[in-house]
Amino acid sequence: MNVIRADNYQDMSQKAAAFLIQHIRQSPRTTLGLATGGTPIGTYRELVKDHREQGTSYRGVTTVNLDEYVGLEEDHPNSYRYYMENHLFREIDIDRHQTYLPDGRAEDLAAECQRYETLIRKVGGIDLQVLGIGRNGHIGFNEPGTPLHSRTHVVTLTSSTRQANARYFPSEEEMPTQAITMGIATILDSRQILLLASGEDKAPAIQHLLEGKPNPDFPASALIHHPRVTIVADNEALSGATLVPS
Ligand SMILES: O=P(O)(O)OC[C@H]1O[C@](O)(CO)[C@@H](O)[C@@H]1O
Repeated sequence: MNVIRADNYQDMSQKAAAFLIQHIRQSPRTTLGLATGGTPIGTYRELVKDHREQGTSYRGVTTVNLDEYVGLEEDHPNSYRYYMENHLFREIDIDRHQTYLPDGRAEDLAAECQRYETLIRKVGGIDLQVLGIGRNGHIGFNEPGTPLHSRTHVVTLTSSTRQANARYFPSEEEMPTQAITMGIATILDSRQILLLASGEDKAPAIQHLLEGKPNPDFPASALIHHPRVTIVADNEALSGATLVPS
């Protein structure tokens, strides 16, 4: 795993955006796997700034998101479709028909999971997957105990994840109890992975990840099986880790 150290959240966002921009410029027809949550917001802001100022184009780019809540309409302010529109898609020149998220309103959720897996294959697989990391080591919504071979599936959110994400909802009761997420095997199929982490509360998770020991109770440890992972983390997120470049 390659680790890029950043001074703080702003620096992490700039370094992560620079990594993505270089990739997009080299491969304008790339398929990006995208993440939501608080961590990548600054990175998306930097991509928008670069698009406006330097003209990096997304016309040939396809995106597939990691996850979506079950039961929220696309235009619900807490849906991940809304998040992506708000933080990125409406600010860049991407073709909306090339932006995909799981459909959390599908009547047959199992069929929707299958469809999403097929779709990822149809678009040629994911070239570069952006990931955040939960405090309990979740990636996407793959909670501790998720099998390594899991593909896109429906999850019941753990109380710790619900608590962590309740801040985005008017109340915890309004937060969905389920989500559709790419599985760990789906994520590992990506050709390249860029994991972002910022803040002290992520330090134990990053420390655990960099220890490099497989552990089903810590889903992010699956990344040690992947040959091309880059972590962009700030000093606080790296504060528990030893043997990382300064
Ligand atoms: O970036 P945050 O808000 O700390 O979230 C970390 C992770 O948790 C999730 O939001 C899911 O709970 C992921 O999408 C994200 O990668």
